Amino acid sequence: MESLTQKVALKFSKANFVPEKVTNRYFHRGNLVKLKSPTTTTITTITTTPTRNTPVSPPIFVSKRAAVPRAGEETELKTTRIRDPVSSADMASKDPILKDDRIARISSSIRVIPDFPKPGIMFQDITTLLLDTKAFKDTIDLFLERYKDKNISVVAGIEARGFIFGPPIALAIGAKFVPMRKPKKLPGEVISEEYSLEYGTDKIEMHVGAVQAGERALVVDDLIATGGTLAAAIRLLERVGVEVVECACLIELPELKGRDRLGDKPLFVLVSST
Ligand SMILES: O=P(O)(O)OC[C@H]1O[C@H](OP(=O)(O)OP(=O)(O)O)[C@H](O)[C@@H]1O
Ligand SMILES: Nc1ncnc2[nH]cnc12
Repeated sequence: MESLTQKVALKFSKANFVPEKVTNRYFHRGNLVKLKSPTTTTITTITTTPTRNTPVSPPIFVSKRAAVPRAGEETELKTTRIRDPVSSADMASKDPILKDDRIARISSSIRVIPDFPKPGIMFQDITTLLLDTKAFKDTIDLFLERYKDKNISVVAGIEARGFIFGPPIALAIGAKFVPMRKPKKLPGEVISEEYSLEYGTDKIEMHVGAVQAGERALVVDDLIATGGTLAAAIRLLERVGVEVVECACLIELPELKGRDRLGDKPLFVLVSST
């Protein structure tokens, strides 16, 4: 564990001025991974959702977890609107910005477990969100509000937790669901896409024939960390001629800059967790 040096930087939350710890470690499929460039930035603003070449509506919400908890403590969440609301009642019923109570509930229903699965990891546990029927429904509804009229025919869900959020979205928008799985899990013929980790590589796979060239896809996962998994999913779909419209995640860990790895592909997230 000593070789995985934990770079710690003090930073101040704009919301509460409580010093927080920032770590350059995260985990990938149960393993600790050390980032090449440690995160030492002082963050005083809330991260936004996509800004580049977004074919659909502009950024909606972000939420920020307030403080890194000590063992056994729950995390507090701060939710911030990043655009001023409009006043008309009609807009209020349509504009999700005015429904940010949903985001606050979603944020606070995600449990953060320190030191799981390894010391130093702040695990974002979405199983507690699934226990809260309103938060779970609100999560799906927010995605549906964004994707229902976007002519998407494929929802590609990434194993494992993209299999929880992807299918209800696919069913509701009338798209097929395509699982993107870890190696050697799919029984039929597959195409694979490898992606690099600091030490070694990883891979995701998709069944040959699951999608056709020219289809429009949404890629869904629970969380983006370094962005390696989503970037590989995008490449896999584009290799067979599918147009990836956007990636959608419940949670982003912005300090890991995974968004940068997606190039110009838009990313939509509900909760930003630091
Ligand atoms: O942005 P990245 O750095 O690529 O990491 C994000 C991926 O990591 C987590 O899954 P994990 O690999 O832990 O597998 P699991 O869902 O089977 O637990 C998460 O659900 C994403 O799929
Ligand atoms: N901190 C985290 N919590 C949950 N899933 C993750 N995948 C990568 N980092 C994660």
